[in-house]
Amino acid sequence: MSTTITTVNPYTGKDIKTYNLHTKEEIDTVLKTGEKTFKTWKKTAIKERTSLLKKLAKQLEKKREDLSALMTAEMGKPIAQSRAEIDKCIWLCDFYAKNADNFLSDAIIDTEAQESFISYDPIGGVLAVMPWNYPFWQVFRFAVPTITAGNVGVLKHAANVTGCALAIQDIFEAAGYPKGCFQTIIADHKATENVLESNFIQAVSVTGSEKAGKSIASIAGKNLKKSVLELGGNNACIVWDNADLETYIPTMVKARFQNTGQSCIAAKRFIVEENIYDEFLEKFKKEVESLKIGNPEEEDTFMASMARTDLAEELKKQVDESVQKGAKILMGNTLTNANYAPTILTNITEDMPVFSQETFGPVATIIKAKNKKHSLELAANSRFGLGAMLFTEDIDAAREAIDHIEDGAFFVNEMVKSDPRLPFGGTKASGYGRELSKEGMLEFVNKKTVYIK
Ligand SMILES: O=CCCC(=O)O
Repeated sequence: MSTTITTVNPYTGKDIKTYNLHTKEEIDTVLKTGEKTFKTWKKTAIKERTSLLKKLAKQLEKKREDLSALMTAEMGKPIAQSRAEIDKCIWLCDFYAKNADNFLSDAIIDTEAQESFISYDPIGGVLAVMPWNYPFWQVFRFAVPTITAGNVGVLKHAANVTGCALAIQDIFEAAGYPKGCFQTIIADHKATENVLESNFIQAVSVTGSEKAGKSIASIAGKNLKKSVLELGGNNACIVWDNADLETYIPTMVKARFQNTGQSCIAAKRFIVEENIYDEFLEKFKKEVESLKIGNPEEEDTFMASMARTDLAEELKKQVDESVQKGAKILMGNTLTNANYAPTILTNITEDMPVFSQETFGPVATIIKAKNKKHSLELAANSRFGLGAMLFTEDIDAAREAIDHIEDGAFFVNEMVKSDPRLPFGGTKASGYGRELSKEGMLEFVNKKTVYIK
């Protein structure tokens, strides 16, 4: 088995850098350092923890260009979107710097006791297993609330963004966090499993595939450790006949194609009422054709290569199998190395892979719904439950649809997006638990009941 990882620029196909996997001794040192740091960090005043968040934001600001370029090189994200990702991390730091004190304050509960309240205590080491598609954002949204709550974090990142993983540890240290508050391990599956089983690690946060989530959650469960899972999605984008297409088609296209379609919360199934289907298709295709595709280092590139050639091949396979079952290609489905062309598919039926499975790349499936009721039924016909969006000018009817949505999020006239102020997470095969907001911050704390008679 290889003991090194070589990162590769997916756009150029050139190797970037080779890293050694951490040895068992190095990982033991990480665990010991984390354990030692936790003893003092958990007692550090919340004001000090939030002031470090401000310094963390400053570090991100200072290194914005280098970090964005690193992300673009390692996983092919268009540079403007890489910068936006760093900016979102800064927003996250600011949000918790302002609100963490309040979120973590004791919650008084009236009982017959002299005093009764909930105290939110840190639990110790929390492992994060993170994916490559938002290499900074997904790690920050785990680390910032979790560490600010008094825990310490250990990151096992996706191999293809190892440079980003190490850069994040450097940023925490440069901001002045005690060594051991945030550490990165470069590890394979077995070593990661051993970390999760160690006494020091109390819980795990996973963002990734359903397969990864199941495997890690079962190890956590066997060891009685909590897990939060943010897994795949197959979000419906419902378009009713009273939608304002002129205004919202660009939002819908962005919802599918930004980050080259590699997002769990991307709009994947466009479910359109049949009386506006042709008009929708024409406008949607025109907008997709206007996207600037090419070199991710160029300022105005909107879509570039996918993050790895094998992922692009896997996506093409899902499309080809769907075509065999009768799907029609309106545009795209061509592949050169990791470059997969933006693809629009019609004539979709529910037995096709592009309807029933997550398509993690630039493929939009356009599905005809007989009416509004049928559109909601089609949207709910998914094993996944990360989010759904509805475009309509009838807001009262949209409110009535809320109860029909079984997902973790429902956005009306907006793409599903994560926001530090709002809880983020899914239902069904999309996982459980929440990130972000107060809800996310309280996932990895001991909600201790205190009762003084
Ligand atoms: O890939 C899933 C999450 C992306 C996001 O938080 O915007």
